[in-house]
Amino acid sequence: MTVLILGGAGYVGSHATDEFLARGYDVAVVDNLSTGHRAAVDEKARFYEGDIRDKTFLSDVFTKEKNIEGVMHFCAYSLVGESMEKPLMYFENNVGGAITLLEVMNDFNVKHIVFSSTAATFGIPKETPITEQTPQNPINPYGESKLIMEKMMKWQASATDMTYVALRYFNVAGAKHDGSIGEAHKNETHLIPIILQVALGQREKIMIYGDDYQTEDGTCVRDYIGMADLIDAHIKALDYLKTGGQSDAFNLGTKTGYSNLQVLETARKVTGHAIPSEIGPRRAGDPDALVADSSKAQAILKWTPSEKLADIIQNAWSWHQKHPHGYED
Ligand SMILES: NC(=O)c1ccc[n+]([C@@H]2O[C@H](COP(=O)([O-])OP(=O)(O)OC[C@H]3O[C@@H](n4cnc5c(N)ncnc54)[C@H](O)[C@@H]3O)[C@@H](O)[C@H]2O)c1
Ligand SMILES: O=c1ccn([C@@H]2O[C@H](COP(=O)(O)OP(=O)(O)O[C@H]3O[C@H](CO)[C@@H](O)[C@H](O)[C@H]3O)[C@@H](O)[C@H]2O)c(=O)[nH]1
Repeated sequence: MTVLILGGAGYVGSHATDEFLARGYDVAVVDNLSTGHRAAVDEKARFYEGDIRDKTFLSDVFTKEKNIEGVMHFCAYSLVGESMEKPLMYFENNVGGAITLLEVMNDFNVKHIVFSSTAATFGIPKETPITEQTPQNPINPYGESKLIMEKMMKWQASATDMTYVALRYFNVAGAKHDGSIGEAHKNETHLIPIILQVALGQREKIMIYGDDYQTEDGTCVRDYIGMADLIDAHIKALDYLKTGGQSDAFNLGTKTGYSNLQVLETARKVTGHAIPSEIGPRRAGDPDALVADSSKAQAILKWTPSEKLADIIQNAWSWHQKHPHGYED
């Protein structure tokens, strides 16, 4: 049986492809390479270049891949700041892509989907740590697009025998332990890779966006989840659906928040570099603190995260040192 990985050339999708293959699954990947890299996809996976919004293309993939037992859906635009400037682009790709995908899954009678949702669906949370009962009120178009996707999955699951798991990742970071694949966004905006680019001498300094948030040191607090832990949750989620688990959503994090300054300090220790920094203005759309309570994933999916922030940064650092120009090397 085959796992179809949509967005498998991207940061998270390429690690999922690698790990599903390592665990003996047959894997096919679809990606339009808008933000992904062909070189990030393991050669053992069959690769289809194209856009999931293109129903003819996607139906063709489902026709060729006759034995799809589950879909892992990573395709999306996913930058909070960009979504504030280009909201329609986000709804068009994220929501539009999901509609086409659900239609094609229905046409081909494919029953299970695990998809990437996000902490950004919660907006400014009413409580911390955030549980699955915490109300979802996104404060940026990216989070809103993912909440719409969650709701579409729910209605589609209630109307058909399709089942889904929505995994709401908190901040993903790190790389495969051996540094062979990792994070290489074309215009990097994420905190940890930018900090490491400073350590590599590719940037002069890291600008920390705002120090007047309602947190201990005034900088935003995030909950960092390591790549190996994240992918393990996806494999467990697919197993859960395959063995009859009901559609559901799970928060994925470590229940530990780190401020932007604490992340910077940890990176200084891991890399041994001074990493110059400066405090700048706030970035639009950033909540003060996002920390996950993942007890539900631990209880139902039997998922327990083990990677600590220093390990996560160490893995990312190995990747960045080996591939200072990402997949261009
Ligand atoms: N990285 C994080 O911290 C984080 C946190 C929460 C949720 N997520 C979600 O996880 C998923 C993966 O994130 P990532 O960091 O790997 O992003 P990414 O941009 O590296 O990966 C997304 C992949 O999907 C592809 N893609 C996008 N739209 C497509 C389309 N219409 N058709 C075909 N391919 C398409 C891109 O080319 C890319 O390879 C996204 O859905 C994102 O919203 C990421
Ligand atoms: O140069 C930089 C880049 C980021 N930050 C700050 O670092 C924190 C983390 O930002 P970033 O790494 O860009 O991640 P988020 O904006 O928190 O979003 C990530 O994490 C979300 C879940 O919390 C996911 O939904 C998104 O897809 C993913 O990009 C925020 O306070 C940013 O303002 C800086 O201070 N300077």
